[in-house]
Amino acid sequence: MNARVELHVAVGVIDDRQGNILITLRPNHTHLGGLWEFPGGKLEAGETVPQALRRELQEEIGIDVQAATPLIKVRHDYGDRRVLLDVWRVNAYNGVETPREGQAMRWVNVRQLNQYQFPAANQPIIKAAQLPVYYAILEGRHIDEVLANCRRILQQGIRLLQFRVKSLAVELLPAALRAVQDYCRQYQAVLLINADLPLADAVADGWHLSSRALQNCSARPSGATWLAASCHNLAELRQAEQLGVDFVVLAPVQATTSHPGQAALGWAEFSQLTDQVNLPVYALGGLGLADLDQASQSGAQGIAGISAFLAAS
Ligand SMILES: Nc1nc2c([nH]c(=O)n2[C@@H]2O[C@H](COP(=O)(O)OP(=O)(O)OP(=O)(O)O)[C@@H](O)[C@H]2O)c(=O)[nH]1
Ligand SMILES: [Mg+2]
Repeated sequence: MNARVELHVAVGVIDDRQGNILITLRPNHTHLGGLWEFPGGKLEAGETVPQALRRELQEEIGIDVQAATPLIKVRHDYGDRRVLLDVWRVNAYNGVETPREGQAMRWVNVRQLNQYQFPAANQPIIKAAQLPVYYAILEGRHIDEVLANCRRILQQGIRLLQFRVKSLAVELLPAALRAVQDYCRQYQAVLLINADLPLADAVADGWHLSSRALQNCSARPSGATWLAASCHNLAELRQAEQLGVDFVVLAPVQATTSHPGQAALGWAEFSQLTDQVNLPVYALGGLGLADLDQASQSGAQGIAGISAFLAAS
């Protein structure tokens, strides 16, 4: 096989809406045999990705895909072949999943996917499968405002937050963090702490690096379950990828009042940048919940925002 030709592969992350994902075992005689995978296969000539996905999932597990949305694209060079994994989340299907090629098949809780051995290219796919579509950045000028914002975010069903609160007085930070962590625990939400805040000793679900912190970071900090970073251009995206960051936000997609000096990327540029890294990327800057479809079609994991999730409910 010509190693220079990139194989375009349609891959399905099928979930049962209760937090479980369908995985199958690659037969021993195949490329990467003996490893677990998400069902899918190579595009045939003239096929679109949704067409290939539908055909492959019919052939391999006997289901008829009714609705799917783009999740992430991953490029990987295995040495003997290069692949472009075009991964879609399957939101609805007909039929009963049946391993049609004699392969082992399992429903696995999304948080336990890390316990299975997947091909090297699959790490970003697993992250993308575990991450939600919204990432809320928590701000507030005083504790009451921070907590009110936090409640509003959680009550809307958002389960991934960043404790950023740069406008709060430094001495109030530990108390604000404790209160926010209590709320997040009640709602089983994941809370990352912005690493610029003087809270280095805090116990956190993860850390979020500002673009400056990202530049100054030479190795992934140990012990962080989730590590995220803020990016504005390709160099920063590449740095995040190299550092082993789990996901990033890329901004500003639209012009914002909070960062008036920064030129907006627009969706075309956002998409073109996102396409060049194997990372889940949240779109940030001047966006609202209703932009999710556009974001998803532009290669995003979803939408991040400060005020996006604070609209009156
Ligand atoms: N389906 C699938 N393929 C993956 C994943 N991860 C990964 O690296 N690949 C690679 O993508 C390539 C194509 O996938 P495939 O072998 O399923 O293709 P296919 O169903 O058309 O198989 P066939 O050649 O037997 O007809 C393989 O080199 C495979 O190793 C994954 O999670 N799912
Ligand atoms: Mg296959």
